[in-house]
Amino acid sequence: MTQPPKDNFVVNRIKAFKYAFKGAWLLRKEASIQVQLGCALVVTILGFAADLSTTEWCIQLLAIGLVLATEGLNTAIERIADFIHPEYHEKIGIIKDVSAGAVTFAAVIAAIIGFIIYIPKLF
Ligand SMILES: Nc1ncnc2c1ncn2[C@@H]1O[C@H](COP(=O)(O)OP(=O)(O)OP(=O)(O)O)[C@@H](O)[C@H]1O
Repeated sequence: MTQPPKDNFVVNRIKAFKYAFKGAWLLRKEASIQVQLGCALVVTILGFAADLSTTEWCIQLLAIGLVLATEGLNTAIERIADFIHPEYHEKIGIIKDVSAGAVTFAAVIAAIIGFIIYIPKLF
């Protein structure tokens, strides 16, 4: 299959941004992303209530970004797996489990960051 002619560098970068934002917009419909966005909203409200420092805000935002990014990549991997092999297959199961495991790493680290920031503020 022949590829369409390439646009110049700037046009390509603008198009890449457009596709990336379209992807981020599509992710809003994913149940797992909606849950993570809900958690992000809750900790953002908590952040205002606890009057976080600039550094604490930056770390909290990094944790939120890490979880959303890994959740987004996990969704993409699940979609690829379903596309290339819609039927049950042990290896597809392992691929999906490993991908979900990456989200678990990010979520556990984010939870630990949350404890480190908020527990001292409670006492
Ligand atoms: N085609 C398959 N073959 C084998 N096991 C599968 C297959 N599809 C899903 N699984 C198993 O079911 C688990 C859940 O898969 P699924 O695609 O429903 O992910 P999910 O995390 O529930 O997705 P979502 O984010 O859409 O809720 C996988 O981690 C895997 O163990």
